[in-house]
Amino acid sequence: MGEYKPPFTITNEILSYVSSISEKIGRITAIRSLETKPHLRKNNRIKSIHSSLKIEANSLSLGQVRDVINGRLVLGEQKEIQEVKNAYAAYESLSEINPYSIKDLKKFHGIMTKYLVEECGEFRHGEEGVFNGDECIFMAPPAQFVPQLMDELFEWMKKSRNSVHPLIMSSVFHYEFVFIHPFADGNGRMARLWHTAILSKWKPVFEYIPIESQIEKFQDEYYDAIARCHVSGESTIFIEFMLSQIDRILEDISLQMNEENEQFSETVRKMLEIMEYDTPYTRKTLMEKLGLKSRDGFRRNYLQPALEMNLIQMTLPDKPNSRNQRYMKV
Ligand SMILES: Nc1ncnc2c1ncn2[C@@H]1O[C@H](COP(=O)(O)OP(=O)(O)OP(=O)(O)O)[C@@H](O)[C@H]1O
Repeated sequence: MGEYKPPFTITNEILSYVSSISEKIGRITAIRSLETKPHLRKNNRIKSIHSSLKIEANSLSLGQVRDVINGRLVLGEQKEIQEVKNAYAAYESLSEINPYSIKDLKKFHGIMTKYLVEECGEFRHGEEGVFNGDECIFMAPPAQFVPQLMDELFEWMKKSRNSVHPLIMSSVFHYEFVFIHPFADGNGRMARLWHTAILSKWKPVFEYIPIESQIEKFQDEYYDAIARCHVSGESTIFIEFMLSQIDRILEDISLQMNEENEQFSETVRKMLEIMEYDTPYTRKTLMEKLGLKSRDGFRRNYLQPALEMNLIQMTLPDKPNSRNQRYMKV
């Protein structure tokens, strides 16, 4: 087997993103907020899953994805519900992934596409393309070449793990992987999961940074960056695109954490302390438990900020003033 080296160029833009991202990661890790805030971690994980599936046309809303994950009954297509369960199972085991192992890649494809794909957990045996409506915009390499192409890609990763920065390696992998399109289905989801897995091995905080949501927000640009790399024959444009998006999301997360640190008032903290997870509370019960008399004060200082920060959610979000309204810790 030859020494395969995926083609890409390290540009000044890439270098400056690597430095900016490393600096932001340092700041986020120093605050340790993500570690101490399970709600933020869980919210971000739910966002990752929701976005990654939305890119593949899963129509469930963020709230429905949250409900499926919390074991609540959701009315929706069985296939879409199963996709959420599978993605959650995969993301929950993220820290166990060895991103340099093809065996693990297949195992996690098995988890990601359980009950949904015939060739679940194995490379495709048929030809695959990427379609925009009826139009085939990309034809993947013939199935007979997939095992060798994947071996070469993983060999390169293993060999370069100490010389290529993980921020660059994860993007190169992502592009090369979608180019090979090794599975009959689930390639996009697996590429994004593996990207996060490679980055998490470098800095564990990446487990809870929803890069997938950023991709979903800029999905056209994501597809465009991949297509432009096919034309240029190397992944440089895709690396630049991914790093710019990671830099942006880290900026947002830093702001979000600073805001939370400032705004996370004593009142909200007290209310969260008396609430159990997965238990619906009426406004009256919460006020009693907190020894409060004023409904307005409770709404202004406790309920509103906690809802805005997504720390609690309504059981009837479409009817905020319903008599049957309950609040649950997220
Ligand atoms: N021009 C392209 N060439 C190769 N891959 C592409 C291209 N545009 C997008 N992709 C990648 O392919 C993924 C979609 O591939 P496809 O429509 O074949 O779905 P899939 O492989 O069945 O799996 P999934 O549904 O999880 O994406 C996108 O999410 C993206 O990662």
